Amino acid sequence: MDPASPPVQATGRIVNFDDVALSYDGTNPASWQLNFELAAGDALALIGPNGAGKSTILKGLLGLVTKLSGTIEVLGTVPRRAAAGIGYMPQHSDTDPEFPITLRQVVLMGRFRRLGVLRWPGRGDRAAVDRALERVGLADRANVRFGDLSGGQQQRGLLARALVSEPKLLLLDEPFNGLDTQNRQALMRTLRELRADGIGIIVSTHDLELATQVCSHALLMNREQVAYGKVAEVLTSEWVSETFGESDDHHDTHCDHLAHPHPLPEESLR
Ligand SMILES: Nc1ncnc2c1ncn2[C@@H]1O[C@H](COP(=O)(O)OP(=O)(O)OP(=O)(O)O)[C@@H](O)[C@H]1O
Repeated sequence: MDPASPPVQATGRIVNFDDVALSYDGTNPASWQLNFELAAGDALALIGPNGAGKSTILKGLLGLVTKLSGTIEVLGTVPRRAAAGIGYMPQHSDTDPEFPITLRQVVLMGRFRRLGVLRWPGRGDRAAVDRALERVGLADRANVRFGDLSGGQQQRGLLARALVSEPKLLLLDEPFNGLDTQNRQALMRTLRELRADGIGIIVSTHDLELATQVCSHALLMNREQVAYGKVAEVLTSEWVSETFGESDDHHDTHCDHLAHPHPLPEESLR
């Protein structure tokens, strides 16, 4: 068993990509030869240089780009039908920092798909917001204006928004962007707890620490898939070099976490 796997019985495959190519314009592939799967409670890191196609895979899971070939299955169906079971945290906040909206209201937006446009949020929705804020450690900031929160708190708020619909699959696009050490640690802790609850996670990242500390699997890519498998098997300096094709300096930086992957003891996931 991999060192970061959670103490839950995986309940089966929730994502499957079979020889998939994805496109923005319906003709030219943005990324291709994608073959991977994800089980409940597992976490997959998508790793590659800028423009490698990591965000494109997340958009493929959300049904926002064209599938040129292959098969995508998400939560037992096609991407667009699975949207209600997916929580998505985008790379950049889509909330105007000047807009007078509280953290609580931002998180509540994550319930709109369930609520529809006409229903007023009820007690159940408010309780779900409280649980999501509790989970990311921001319960005491609920009524603060979103724009007045620190960058790290805003990121955690967006994670709460992704979680408030109680998804089975969580998609995170570069969640470490701009985070200090304390917020990074808090985010990694939360993601491990989510895995332990059986939520599947797919995270786009440049950060090998996030991959080795949180994820069970990794997919290395540079437009086309380079390698996919368990973290310990795939995050080798050879595969990372092949993916990034970079200078020795960069290689050393990337491989810091490969030389000392610090796998987490099983009990720390409980
Ligand atoms: N909206 C778009 N329309 C057309 N092409 C796009 C669009 N977004 C991305 N692309 C192209 O698709 C390819 C993959 O981009 P993608 O954003 O998925 O990479 P990424 O690995 O997420 O990069 P980064 O780490 O910089 O976020 C790139 O060639 C990019 O230019």
